[in-house]
Amino acid sequence: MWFGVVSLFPDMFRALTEHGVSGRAVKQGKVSVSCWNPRDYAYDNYQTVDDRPYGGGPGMLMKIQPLEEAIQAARHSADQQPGKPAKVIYLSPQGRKLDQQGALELLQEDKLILVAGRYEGIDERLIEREIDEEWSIGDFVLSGGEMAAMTLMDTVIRLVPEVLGHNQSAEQDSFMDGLLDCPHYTRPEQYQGRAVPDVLLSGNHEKIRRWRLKQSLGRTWERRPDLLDALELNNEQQTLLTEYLNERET
Ligand SMILES: NC(=O)c1ccc(NCc2cccc(O)c2)nc1
Repeated sequence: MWFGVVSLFPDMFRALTEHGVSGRAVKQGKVSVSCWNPRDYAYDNYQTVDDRPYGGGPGMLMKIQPLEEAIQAARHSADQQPGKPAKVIYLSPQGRKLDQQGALELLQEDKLILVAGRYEGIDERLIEREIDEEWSIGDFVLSGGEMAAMTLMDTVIRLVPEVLGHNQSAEQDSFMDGLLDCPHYTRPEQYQGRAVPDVLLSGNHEKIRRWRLKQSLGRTWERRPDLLDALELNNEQQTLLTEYLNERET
């Protein structure tokens, strides 16, 4: 998968390209990340990349011309890559809320260009002209779109086939089945006087699968009932949730 990034702080993306699962995916060539900096397209002596807002008010906006040229340079590079035309995404609190389902949809794209805003954002006419979709990682304001862009990229990259590999497949992730994750345990068996649930030591993989599913259902019911409302539970899930809730009362 090909990612183009438009940002005043391209170095921030090293957090994604030089570390962990995403870093390995880039190193192995399964994912590519290229950056374009609007400052490289600011031709005045001060390399101005911000501009004052019409109508007054606090803060600045990103200057149109350097940003527009950086986006167009990213598009031009994307056009050299095989696959469907790039989808240009702007990260902002005004965008579509990102969730696991949205990440799966974005995974279907061959090329994504992510525009990270700074200051108070960008001119609406540039959004209308250059941006295909606005996305948000949550209802809060960050000082820039870079961390939102990296969040979106990471959640998509880990879904790219063969990035996680079979031993950590993304399907087992919580949210992949619309539920919260079950509790996890590792050595030692007794930790600070607390034991690992016996079922996990039993080696009975069917019992373990059912226990984990029951825990996910129970946790989701307790912590995020809204997620349950969006699900049609099958018979097994309904039975396990009922068991969990009955055990809870004891
Ligand atoms: N929730 C998000 O995805 C998100 C994205 C960006 C961002 N900061 C840059 C910015 C960009 C545009 C308008 C604006 O007000 C702030 N903050 C939060």
